[in-house]
Amino acid sequence: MNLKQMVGEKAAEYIKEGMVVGLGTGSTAYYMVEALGRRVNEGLNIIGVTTSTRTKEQAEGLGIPLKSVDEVDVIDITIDGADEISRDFQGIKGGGGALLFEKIVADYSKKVIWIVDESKMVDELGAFPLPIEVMPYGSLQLFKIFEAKGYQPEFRLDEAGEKYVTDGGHLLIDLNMKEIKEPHALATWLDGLTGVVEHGLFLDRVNTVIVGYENGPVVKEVR
Ligand SMILES: O=C[C@H](O)[C@H](O)[C@H](O)COP(=O)(O)O
Repeated sequence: MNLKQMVGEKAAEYIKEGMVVGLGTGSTAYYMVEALGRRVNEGLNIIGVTTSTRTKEQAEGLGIPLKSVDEVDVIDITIDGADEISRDFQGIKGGGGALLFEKIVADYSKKVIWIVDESKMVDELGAFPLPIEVMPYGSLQLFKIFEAKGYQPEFRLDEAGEKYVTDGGHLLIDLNMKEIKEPHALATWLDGLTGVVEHGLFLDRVNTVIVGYENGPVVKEVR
């Protein structure tokens, strides 16, 4: 079994009868959704809240009942992947382009679980390019601001070589920062830039991290 499948299936065990469940996006969350689909077909009653068109299509295909984030009172648990997790359990997400909906769903969740293989655990954030979701209008001005800061920005492109458009209708600029020494200060600065819709720094947001190692999953309770 590959490590992503291992943690995806482990995380699905946290889902209990009657829960509203946030369903993350990406190649690791994929396995959690598959495992959940099997349990639903065996009779488990849950409601899923998806974080992307991709996950919505997968969940619908598996027969998982879905509602939008605005149709539920609260989400009991959200299970999602991550691109990098630092020693102090801060994260970068959005490698798959779903950061905005993922952050919205996480913010209305009582408990957030991240599932990763061991390669995602790092000393400090920043080797993975930090995704910034921006309004198309004014995006070149933001690009120039990032360039002037030395953050080596790149517009995310799709398979056709066109600028990648998110589920929310925005563009993505990836910042190649190499290292992020002060993630909270960076997040505050990004939050204040007009035209930035969201960024991939997920700080102080995760409750439990499940890391896949060759000899088994390790559960880390964070907060
Ligand atoms: O936008 C995508 C999400 O933030 C994913 O959770 C993240 O990119 C990790 O994806 P994967 O499990 O495919 O590495």
